[in-house]
Amino acid sequence: MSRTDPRIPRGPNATGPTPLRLGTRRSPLAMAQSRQVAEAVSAATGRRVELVEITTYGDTSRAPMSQIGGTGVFVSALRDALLQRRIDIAVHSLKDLPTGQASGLALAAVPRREDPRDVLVASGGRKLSELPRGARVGTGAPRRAAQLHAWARAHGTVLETVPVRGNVDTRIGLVRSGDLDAVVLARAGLIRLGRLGEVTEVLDTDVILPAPGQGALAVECAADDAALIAALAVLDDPHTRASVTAERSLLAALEAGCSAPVGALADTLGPPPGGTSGTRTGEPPTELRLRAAVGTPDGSVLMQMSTTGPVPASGGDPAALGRELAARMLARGAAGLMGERAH
Ligand SMILES: NCc1[nH]cc(CCC(=O)O)c1CC(=O)O
Repeated sequence: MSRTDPRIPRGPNATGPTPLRLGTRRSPLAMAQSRQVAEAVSAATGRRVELVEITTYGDTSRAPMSQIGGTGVFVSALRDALLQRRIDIAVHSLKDLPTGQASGLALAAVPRREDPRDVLVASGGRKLSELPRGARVGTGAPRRAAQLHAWARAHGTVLETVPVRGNVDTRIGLVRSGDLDAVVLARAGLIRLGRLGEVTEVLDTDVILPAPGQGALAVECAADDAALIAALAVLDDPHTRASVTAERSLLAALEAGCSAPVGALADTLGPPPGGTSGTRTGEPPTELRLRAAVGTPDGSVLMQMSTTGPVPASGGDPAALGRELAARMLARGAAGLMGERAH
C-alpha cells in the first residue's frame, strides 16, 4: 500500500532520518492536492514527506454517494490511518469533511483557499444562458441541482439535472461523449488538476453559491502530536480558516451534511470606503461577510440570506456568525426546505 512518490522534491534540508507520512486517496485530484501540501510541509519542516496511498470504500464502490454514506466515506479511511499511526498527516477537501471535530485528531492547518466558485463545462463552449431548454446538466449535488433549477425558473427555462459521480475526468468525459450537455464542477479541482481549459463559464456566486469549505483543504494530524501541530501551523491561512469556520458552523447549525442543498460562502470585506466588493483593497480586511442559500432540491424555493461581522483580528467570532445566520434561516423555515436529504 505504501509507496514513496518520486515526484516529491527533496530539498537540501530534507535529510531527517524519518520521513513524514502523508496519507492520500489515489484519485488524481487527491494526489494533486496531497503533493502540493507535501511540498509545503517539506519546505516548512525541512523533513522529507512521503505519500502513502489509502484506498477508501468510496473509491472502489460505484454505488451512489447517498447509498454509501456520503463523502464522509473518503474521510474516515484517512482518519483511521491517522489514529492507527499508519500516517502522520492527512489532507482532505474541506467540503467533504464532516462538521464535527473527530476525537483524537487536530485540524492543524487550513491553507489559503483556491477560488471557491463552481464552473460549467458545456459542449460547444456554451454558457449557462446558452444551454437549450431541457438541457441535461450532470451533478450529484442537491445544492447544485437546487440552485440550477432556481436559476432556470427565474430565467424562464428548464434544465434537467442528472446525478453523476466519479472523478473529474469521468464527468468531463460525459460531456465529450454527448451523454450530457454540461457538468458543474468546482473550479478549485480543475485548477489543481491543470484542467482550467475545459471551463466554459465560471458561475457567479449569485447563480450558484458553493458548498461550505469548497476550494479549501484540511490538514489533519493526531491531536497529541504537539511538535507536528506547531510545525504545520505555518501552512494555516487565518482568513481562510475564519471563512470556512463561519460556513461550516452554519452548516452544522442547520443540522445539514455535505450532501444537503446548502450553499455558503464567507469572504472578507476591506475597510471603508473600499470595502464593498469583497475584493482585496491592500489594507487588512475588517469585516467577514457570510452568504448562504438553502433550497428545495427542485429549486421551487430558494432562501438566500447574508450577514456580516468583524473578522477575528477585530474581535469577531466566525463560528457565532455562522450559527446566527443559521438561526435566522431556521426561523424562516429552512429545515422544511431541506427535507429528508439533509438528515
Ligand atoms: N465532492 C467532490 C469534490 N470534493 C472536492 C472537490 C474539488 C474542489 C474543492 O476542493 O472544493 C470535488 C470535486 C467537485 O466538486 O467538482
